[in-house]
This record gives sequence, C-alpha cells and structure tokens, in this order.
Amino acid sequence: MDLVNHLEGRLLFAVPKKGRLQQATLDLLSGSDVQFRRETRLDIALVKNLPIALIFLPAADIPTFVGEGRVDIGITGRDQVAEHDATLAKGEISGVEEILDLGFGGCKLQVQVPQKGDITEAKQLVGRNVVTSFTALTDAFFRGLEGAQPGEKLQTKIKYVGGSVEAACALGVADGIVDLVESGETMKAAGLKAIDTVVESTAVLVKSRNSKSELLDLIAARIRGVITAQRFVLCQYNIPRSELAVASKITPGKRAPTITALEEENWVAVSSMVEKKRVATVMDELIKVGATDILVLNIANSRTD
Ligand SMILES: Nc1ncnc2c1ncn2[C@@H]1O[C@H](COP(=O)(O)OP(=O)(O)OP(=O)(O)O)[C@@H](O)[C@H]1O
Ligand SMILES: O=P(O)(O)OC[C@H]1O[C@H](OP(=O)(O)OP(=O)(O)O)[C@H](O)[C@@H]1O
Repeated sequence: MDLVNHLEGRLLFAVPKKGRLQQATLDLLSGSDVQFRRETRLDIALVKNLPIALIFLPAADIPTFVGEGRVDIGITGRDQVAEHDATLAKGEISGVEEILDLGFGGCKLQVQVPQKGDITEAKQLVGRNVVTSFTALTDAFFRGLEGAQPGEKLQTKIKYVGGSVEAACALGVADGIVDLVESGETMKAAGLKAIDTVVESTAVLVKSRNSKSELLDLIAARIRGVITAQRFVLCQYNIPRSELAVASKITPGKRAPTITALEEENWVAVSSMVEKKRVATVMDELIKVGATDILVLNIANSRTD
C-alpha cells in the first residue's frame, strides 16, 4: 500500500524512529490507545482506531518537521527543540510549541573536557576546538562567553560530528566537546569531565504553532492522562477524625483528598493521589499521625486537571 496517499485528513504525529526516546514513546502511545502496526522498514504507520498517521523520524529532525508545519504534533527531546530554535534568525518566532513535559529522557547537554587536562572552566575553551552534534546551541553558548554579536565570527572553532562525540578529545580533534550526559558513564569511560551545562532536557510533546484541532487536543489529553498516571499512585488509609486535618496536609492530593465516613465512629477513610517518588516518606509520616490500613494502588490511567 502506498501510505503517502493515505495521509489526507489525518493528524500527522512524529515519533522517534530509534534511540533513547523511542520505547517510552511507544509505551505512551499504547497507554493512550493509539493502535497501529508498523510494517518493516516503513516510516509511516496509519493508526487503526483514530484518523492519525505516525511518522517515524530521527529525534533531531522532529522539530524541523513540526516547526515547518509538515507534521502537526511530535515527541522529541527539549534539547532538540532548543537546537532547532537556536538556528532561527533574530526575531523569528519558532514554529514549535511545547505542550507537555513527558518526564522521561532526562539528560543534560554539557561542556566536557579531558579529566587530566588543565581546563576547568568553559571560557578556557574560547579560541580552541569544540566538537558537538548541537552546533547552534554551542555557537550561542560560546557567543555568550565571548561577548560576540550575532553575525560576528567566533574565535572558538565549533565542528559538527553526528555521533560518538566523546571520541573527539582522545583523537585530538577537539579540546572540548558539548554532548549529552545522563548517568555520566559514557563521559567517564572517555576520560572526560563536565565543566558547564548548556541546557537540561526531558522528552516533550510539541505541536506545530498553527496546528489546531479537536483531535490534537484529544490526543494531548490522553497523553497527559497517561503521564499523570505514571507519576502518581493512589494512597488510601483510615484515620481518626481528630487527626484528619494533619493527615490531609501530608496527602493534600491534586485538588483535595477524598474523605469517606467509616462504619466505626470517629474514623474516616482517606483517598488521595501522591507522587510516586514521595510515597514512602508520606507513608512514614501517616503512620506517625495514627493512620492505619495504608494501601498504595497503581493508577492505570487518569484524566485530571
Ligand atoms: N543518555 C541519555 N539519557 C536520556 N536521554 C537521552 C540520552 N541521550 C539522549 N537522550 C535524549 O534522546 C534524544 C535522542 O538521542 P539519541 O542518542 O537516542 O538519538 P538518535 O536518534 O538515536 O541519534 P543518534 O544516531 O545521534 O544517537 C536526545 O535528543 C535526548 O533528548
Ligand atoms: O551519561 P550516559 O548515561 O552515559 O549517556 C550519555 C550518552 O548517551 C547518548 O548517546 P547514545 O548512547 O544514545 O548513543 P550515540 O552516541 O550514538 O548518540 C549521548 O550522546 C551520550 O553519548
């Protein structure tokens, strides 16, 4: 089937075709009941249960397609959006609008130099060779350090490489690099250390500035629901009514905790959304104020404000 001829009338949704953001993105789509089957080697997949076509693209190219309005919505890293926006002319408005921070794919774009060398600050790299896949952000960063005006030639020599950026210092191509760091394992293995941060990034849902439709809002609401469900758990417990005020401060919920009367006099049951990463501390605090029968339940999906 010639899929390109079946795109008419469909919302075009760009997703990473490989790499660090792909699996979490596919999980999000599945949690949002976006059903599709991708044929081997095809970069377009028609969604079976909604008028949407998924376009599989490198994460780095997604802001360009979204920014030019070629696709309506996409998932990529905030670093990639920042790199795209850094290529715009002064005063030019980006065509890419962030709708939602997705929380996964956390990393930092950092200036790195050999651990053993004498460079400890990014400004010591001014006038030297810097290698990166993020040339526009790196240019803007060193422009700031050099105090150079837009259009003025930089003293720092910035060179593009597409991957394995960490090898550049060891091979003598660079005095420093600007590349992504998450755990720091790759940087350490290459004998490098971070001396500055250019941007911090997580995966984001973005839309094309001029794209507007009910379907776009619907898909964004579904994704927001899945993300919220992943971030929160439902915490339920029983507590003497006399301690309810203090317990409610521990579990205020997203809007307010749900309180239900218990058959036992002077006791109530409380149910409240709690951020997953805080839940152990919250349970410790609840025990201290007299809560009993504390249960923590996963949330499969959600729609909240
Ligand atoms: N180590 C990491 N941890 C978390 N997120 C990362 C990491 N590396 C990259 N990312 C995020 O994933 C995005 C895509 O990077 P990734 O290296 O997976 O790209 P790719 O499309 O496979 O390209 P490449 O071929 O250059 O590796 C980055 O822009 C960043 O937002
Ligand atoms: O701090 P860490 O957890 O070690 O992660 C950082 C590495 O991850 C990314 O590369 P990736 O492994 O995706 O491959 P790439 O070099 O081909 O981009 C990034 O470019 C770093 O090399």
